[in-house]
Amino acid sequence: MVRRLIERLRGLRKVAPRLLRPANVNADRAKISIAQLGHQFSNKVVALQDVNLNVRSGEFVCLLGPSGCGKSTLLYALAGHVAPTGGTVSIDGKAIQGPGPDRLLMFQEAALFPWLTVRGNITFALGARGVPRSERRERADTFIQRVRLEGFADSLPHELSGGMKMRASLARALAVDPTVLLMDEPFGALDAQTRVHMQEMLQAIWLRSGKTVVFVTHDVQEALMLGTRVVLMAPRPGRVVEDLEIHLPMPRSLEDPSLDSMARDIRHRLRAVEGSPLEAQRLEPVPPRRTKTPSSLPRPSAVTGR
Ligand SMILES: Nc1ncnc2c1ncn2[C@@H]1O[C@H](COP(=O)(O)OP(=O)(O)OP(=O)(O)O)[C@@H](O)[C@H]1O
Repeated sequence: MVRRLIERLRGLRKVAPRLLRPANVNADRAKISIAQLGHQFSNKVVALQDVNLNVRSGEFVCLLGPSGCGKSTLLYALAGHVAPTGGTVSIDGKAIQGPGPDRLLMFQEAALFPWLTVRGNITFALGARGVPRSERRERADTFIQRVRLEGFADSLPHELSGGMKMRASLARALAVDPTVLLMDEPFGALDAQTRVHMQEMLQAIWLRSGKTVVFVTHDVQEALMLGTRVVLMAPRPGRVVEDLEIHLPMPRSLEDPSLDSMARDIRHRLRAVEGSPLEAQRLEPVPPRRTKTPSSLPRPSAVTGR
């Protein structure tokens, strides 16, 4: 019995490297192409240094790393909210000049207008995107159904739980149909159980939609549950240290022992890069925390992408 268990554990350790393989995406084939990207804030903090990353259309890329490694800065550069001090970010071969309707940024907070119903929040965003009035309601209801909020279309945000608000926010994001969805720890403020439900829902929706997603997280399990790729970052200066493809079929389950084995492997890789066990400990699943949406970002951009 014990021997069988040891053999099984040994087997898992061998599985992990095969499930995680270095990504190699040619810039010519990329939907998103990030080349030699650098960003230094006015206080001289180098948030990003020489970041190179190519993302294919339809990939789900998770940016994973300890606090301060530049995950959010990279995401905001993609959104066009941060103008990098060096390098380029291109989408479909065109350099990003600022926010655009092809990209939509979602935060930890649902950012719904409190005086509008769930449907109202979605139709408002559709109006801001120029969708004809006659089409808005039907399109809103389609996405309300997709996030399983039927029966709550006429509810105001304060009548919804945290998970339901996030589902409404996701429905709004999908309804406006950006080609790239940028998500900054969207489930970070939710309790553990709701978070797992949201991960499962997002995965099911993503599998169906074919959207390109860049998703920031601190949580190794979350990255492995959702990503087709996981990009490991390290701080001081913020940089990419490994870019790995996750070869595990979807839909995935947190119960899958391969996922645990891969999570150990990822933590080991991060420890090796950082040289400090503390940094890897910080990558354990984090308890729910309050939103950290930068106050400098204009809130309507989360709604309209403009
Ligand atoms: N507006 C700013 N002005 C100055 N420094 C900043 C600013 N925003 C971020 N930084 C610094 O840049 C570095 C990268 O920050 P960033 O928020 O991108 O990291 P992160 O990996 O997303 O961290 P966390 O996981 O804690 O959100 C950090 O050292 C941070 O203190």
